[in-house]
Amino acid sequence: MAEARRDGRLPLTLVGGFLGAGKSTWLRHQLHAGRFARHHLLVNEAAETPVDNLLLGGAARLTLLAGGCACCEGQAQLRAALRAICETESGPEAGGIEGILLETSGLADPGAIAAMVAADPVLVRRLALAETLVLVDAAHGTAQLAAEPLARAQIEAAGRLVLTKPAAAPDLARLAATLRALAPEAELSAAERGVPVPLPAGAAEPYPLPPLAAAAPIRPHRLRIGAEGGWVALSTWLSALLQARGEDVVRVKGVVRTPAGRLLLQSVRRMVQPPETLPEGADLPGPAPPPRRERSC
Ligand SMILES: Nc1nc2c(ncn2[C@@H]2O[C@H](COP(=O)(O)OP(=O)(O)OP(=O)(O)O)[C@@H](O)[C@H]2O)c(=O)[nH]1
Repeated sequence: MAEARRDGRLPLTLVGGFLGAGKSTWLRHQLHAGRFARHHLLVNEAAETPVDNLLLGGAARLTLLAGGCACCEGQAQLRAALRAICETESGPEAGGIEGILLETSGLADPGAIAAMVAADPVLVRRLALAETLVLVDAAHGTAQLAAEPLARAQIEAAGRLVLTKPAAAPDLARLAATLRALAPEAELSAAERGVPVPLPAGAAEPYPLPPLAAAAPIRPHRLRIGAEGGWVALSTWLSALLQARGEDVVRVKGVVRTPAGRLLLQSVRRMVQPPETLPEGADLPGPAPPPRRERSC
């Protein structure tokens, strides 16, 4: 875990991983366990309607960077946020935090973010990269590694890899061996919703990975749900959509108001999470967004 540096620079921890890998879930567990309690959390979501901020209520200081991936089009916003935190930390309020933790969007290459910090004349003097942690969804990781250049870039940038959803892996030992082959220097472990679990013992054959071709861009879309359709209609439509086009719908994440309260809806490919009731009172996600334009990293 990140520790304050003797050279006076603030430790910066990057938490990355593909869409739906389990970054927020892992982080929620860490906060619940009292880790990163004195960190400033930066949460980046490529989508314009943020949700992760609702899940990370345990953070003492949280800044949301929504509507652009921080490794590319949202980089200026990230740079400004990091500089602002560094500015605060060099003024009269210095010492308020022990470090900064950035949860990247699932479309981000943490290597590009680390390179941005290293190349920035201000940030490089104020921040020290403490760790690049990349979460890998054990249920979908093998398919992502075969098809997505970004998934491989994320793993190659990692100093530490955590396999999430280990029970859902088709063959956890082979996926672990594949990660070790791709990132031999990275520490590798597994966790179920943030709780460490052992990796299978013994050697396994890495999956053969095909040469990468350019992947189809992944684009966020916002779905506006009117009150008239109702919760039952929405869940029926979503189930049918994922059944029919689950390979094309990489990730669904959103909040809907239902007679049972505010529900967080989530799916990763065809894996649908039972809805989670969100406490009332917390801010609803984001203001109405500006007109949307398509994007990808
Ligand atoms: N069984 C299981 N499910 C998990 C685990 N980690 C995350 N999930 C589920 O996977 C889905 C995605 O988890 P998130 O933590 O939101 O993933 P994320 O990486 O923050 O997602 P994005 O920010 O959209 O990229 C949710 O439905 C989680 O409940 C895990 O270790 N085990």
